[in-house]
Amino acid sequence: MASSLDAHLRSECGNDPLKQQVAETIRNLAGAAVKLRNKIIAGGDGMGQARGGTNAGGDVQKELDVIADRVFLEAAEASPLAYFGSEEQEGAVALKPDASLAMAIDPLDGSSNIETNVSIGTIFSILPVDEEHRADPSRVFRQKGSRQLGAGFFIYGPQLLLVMSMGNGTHVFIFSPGFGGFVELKTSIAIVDKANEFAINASNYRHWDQPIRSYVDDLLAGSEGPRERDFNMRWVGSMVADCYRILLRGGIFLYPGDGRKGYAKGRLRLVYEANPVAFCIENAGGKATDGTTSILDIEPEGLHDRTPLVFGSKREVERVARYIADPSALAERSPLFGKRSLFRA
Ligand SMILES: O=P(O)(O)OC[C@H]1O[C@](O)(COP(=O)(O)O)[C@@H](O)[C@@H]1O
Ligand SMILES: [Mg+2]
Ligand SMILES: [Mg+2]
Repeated sequence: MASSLDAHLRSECGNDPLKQQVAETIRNLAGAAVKLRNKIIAGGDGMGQARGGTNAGGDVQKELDVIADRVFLEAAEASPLAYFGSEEQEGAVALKPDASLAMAIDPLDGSSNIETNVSIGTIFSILPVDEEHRADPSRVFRQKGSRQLGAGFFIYGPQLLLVMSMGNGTHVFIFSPGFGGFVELKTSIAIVDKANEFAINASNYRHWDQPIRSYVDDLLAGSEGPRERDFNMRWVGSMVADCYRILLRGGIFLYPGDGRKGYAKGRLRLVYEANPVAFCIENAGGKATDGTTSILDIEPEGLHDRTPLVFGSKREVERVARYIADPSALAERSPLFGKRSLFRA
């Protein structure tokens, strides 16, 4: 019998009291995810419908965004958390004043997919709360992603999965209705280094900067281009699902900044989307950047900051950085390809 989430969390914590609090929070989140999954399965026509409002990032709020926010806020209230920062709420919510942890959350990732019955998810990031944060709570969610104590995401798909890391490998758990909880599916995932698939919303091609266009052009040229091999493309529209696929079989995900109004830093949010995904990816041996800088090294200015995001197989993510950092090499690129080793597969 595979080991349970509970047993895994106990083994990760040892006698470390802070880790035990992180584990308790993850346990509560897992309970909330099962609750939300049951609501999703029960359905009802209204879940994908707009509620007539927008969230702090300006996205139209769907019914299920708000239900998910409520379900996870309840779980947060039962956890050792001092603050709760959500995509669906303007400011951080103060919880237990003396608690040592804070959590940032995207309660429902992939909102545009709700009514189409495509996988959606919940993404969470658990951070420490120090004395400096109690003195100035506005700084709680301005901590770098490298300070995360635990992070992960749930996928509500054909299976209910939890992908999570407490800094010691990235592990996957599946909800087993028979067992009545989550059991281990994969332990210490290692992302393969060679990418064969890429994920990007190519409808934005005309809005991208030249380095991103050139990178994607070279992927599309396949065996007839400088990479001298073919690549497959996937874009689910729910980052959690794209991320899980990359954890399993490698590849690269890009949501770069682009020329559309409000998209200079892309669409994804640093604190509750990019940071937790980067934490899981890097703990699985992959890499996550904003194109050049490690996501986990970026100091957020606020809870809802956006960031360009590139993550996946390490070598491929590093290759994107070379396209961005060396535009002169791009200008010199031979139309016959292959003259510059920089861009070869
Ligand atoms: O519709 P686009 O521009 O392709 O964006 C899709 C991306 O936006 C997201 O849906 C953003 O998350 P939310 O649904 O939480 O706003 C990602 O899951 C996904 O990768
Ligand atoms: Mg999201
Ligand atoms: Mg969301």
